[in-house]
Amino acid sequence: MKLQLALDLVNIPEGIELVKEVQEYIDIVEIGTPIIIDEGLHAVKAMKEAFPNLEVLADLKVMDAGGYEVMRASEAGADYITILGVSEDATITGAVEEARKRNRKILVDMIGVKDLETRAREVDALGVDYICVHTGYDLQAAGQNPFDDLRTIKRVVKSAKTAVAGGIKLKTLPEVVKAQPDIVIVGGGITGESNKRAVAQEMKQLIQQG
Ligand SMILES: O=C(CO)[C@H](O)[C@H](O)COP(=O)(O)O
Repeated sequence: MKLQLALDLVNIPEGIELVKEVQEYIDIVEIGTPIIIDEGLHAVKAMKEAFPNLEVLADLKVMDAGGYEVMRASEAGADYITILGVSEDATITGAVEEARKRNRKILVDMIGVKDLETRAREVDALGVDYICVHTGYDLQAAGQNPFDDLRTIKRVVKSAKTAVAGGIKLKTLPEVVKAQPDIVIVGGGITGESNKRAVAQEMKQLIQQG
């Protein structure tokens, strides 16, 4: 099980400083959608150059032109690129084909998918690397979490690995770990804490004990 740190509300220098604090305890750095909107794929390149030993995920949330977007993110150094599960099968297939050529991984974000079981089975059959359940900020604000959805995909997905995101904190991590996803994605649960290093260390321990 890998721990992915999601960076969303920082600029590139702030992101690099933050990763310096926790780098021993994380496996993947996510360049979040808000950073890519502000700074472009340059942020992916800068993070990969600063931390060549960490994997980098570009949270592009691609919805169209999957092959092209994956090509651009791969050129910037992304190891993982996110595609939306609600996009067309052709978009996901294009992304998967491009990722295969470049030895990158596709993580499909199921945010906004209404029939999770059906779409998870379909997306799994398209040969994606990861299927991720994700409660976005707007539904977190309404009190929702991704834990039931994680159990659903663990039950129906046969080939892809699984990931989970959306408001995960140190207190709720044990419930997530129990479901055994392949990647646990944590943003505010680390970046919003005053002692980020200590929280990341404890999270890593919980994951390793898993
Ligand atoms: O992709 C995102 C928002 O769309 C976030 O990166 C993801 O939800 C993780 O952050 P947090 O743990 O703060 O919810």
